[in-house]
Amino acid sequence: MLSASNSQMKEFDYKELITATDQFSPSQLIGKGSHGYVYKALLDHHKIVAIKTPSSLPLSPPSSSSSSSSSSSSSSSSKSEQTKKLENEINVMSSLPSNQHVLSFLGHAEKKLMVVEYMPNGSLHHLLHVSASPLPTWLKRIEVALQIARAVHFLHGKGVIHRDIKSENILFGSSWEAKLADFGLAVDLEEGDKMRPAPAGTIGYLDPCYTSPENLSTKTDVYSYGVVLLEIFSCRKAIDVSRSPSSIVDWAVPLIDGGRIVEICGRGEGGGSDVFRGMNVRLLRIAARCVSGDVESRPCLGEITAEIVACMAEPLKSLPLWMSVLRRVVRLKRRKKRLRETLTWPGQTCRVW
Ligand SMILES: Nc1ncnc2c1ncn2[C@@H]1O[C@H](COP(=O)(O)OP(=O)(O)OP(=O)(O)O)[C@@H](O)[C@H]1O
Repeated sequence: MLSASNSQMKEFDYKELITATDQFSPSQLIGKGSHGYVYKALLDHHKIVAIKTPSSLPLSPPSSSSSSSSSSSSSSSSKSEQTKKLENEINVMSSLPSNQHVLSFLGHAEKKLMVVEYMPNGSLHHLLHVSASPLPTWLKRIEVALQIARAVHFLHGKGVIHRDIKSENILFGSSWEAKLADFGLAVDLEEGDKMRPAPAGTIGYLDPCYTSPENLSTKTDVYSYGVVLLEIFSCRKAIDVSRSPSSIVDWAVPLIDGGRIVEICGRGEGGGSDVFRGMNVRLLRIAARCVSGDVESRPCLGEITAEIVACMAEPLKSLPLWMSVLRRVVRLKRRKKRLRETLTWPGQTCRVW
């Protein structure tokens, strides 16, 4: 069970955060989700942070009467879904110890505003599907897959199920390190006394076997993680209605089963390259197991993490081959140079191919 263990967490003054976002100025708005807005803010004149608010945001601190009445059963039942989601996010994040692959929680103001680290390089979804800049290298993409696998492994170790793993919730920091964000739907599985919530998540990433509250397990996240893996490999969206089949899972799994890896990874450094082929086959097989309809056969995050680490070492195995090619090229160049020196004398040039 989670305990209040985030030692870096701070309770902020509501007014201070309003000032830091320039009264929630539209110019400071950096993201909109279905449940709230995210603003860029400057704290103490030097620290850039992100502040998440429900969309039904009060521009002044909630009055003491309203905050005391919010604990009464009648008003808590009338709380908007957005406020509840943010409150849940604050509760879960404030209870988790910090982890390098999870967005850092910095604090909150009256559980109505949440302060987290600012991620300046956008989301994985933007990078794969929106951005005009070139795609990250193959190895960088695998590294992102590993970082997120580690984040989810960490959460599962703490008894937390994220329930909303998707490329939009994977954000990049200043050094392009990937972190898992958006804990609005997260559930602490070990809180036995609490009723489990109704199934929720994002279409395209939501485990089709998660049909009732009791079905929730770590394998629910494994399914969504598998969809993200397929997305990373193919650069195809989880759901793309302009294609048939529209679901990435329905499209990719038969191709993986049929060994048609190039059709998923493309011909570039992905599927076409000998160096990466063995690694891709293994990783795509893992992705296919993650999205399996047989929940029991899905791997756990520990196994996934270990497999990705092993796969990343795979290209190194073919290094001796590369080295010998390199050595031959160097030897050839030297021989050419010697030949040139033998065939030329001062003032004359000779071309040697
Ligand atoms: N810490 C951050 N730094 C920079 N941008 C962020 C940060 N947190 C969120 N964003 C941006 O704001 C968007 C919305 O944030 P978030 O996903 O947390 O909201 P949400 O309402 O919970 O979303 P959802 O629709 O998935 O429920 C993100 O997709 C991202 O682009």
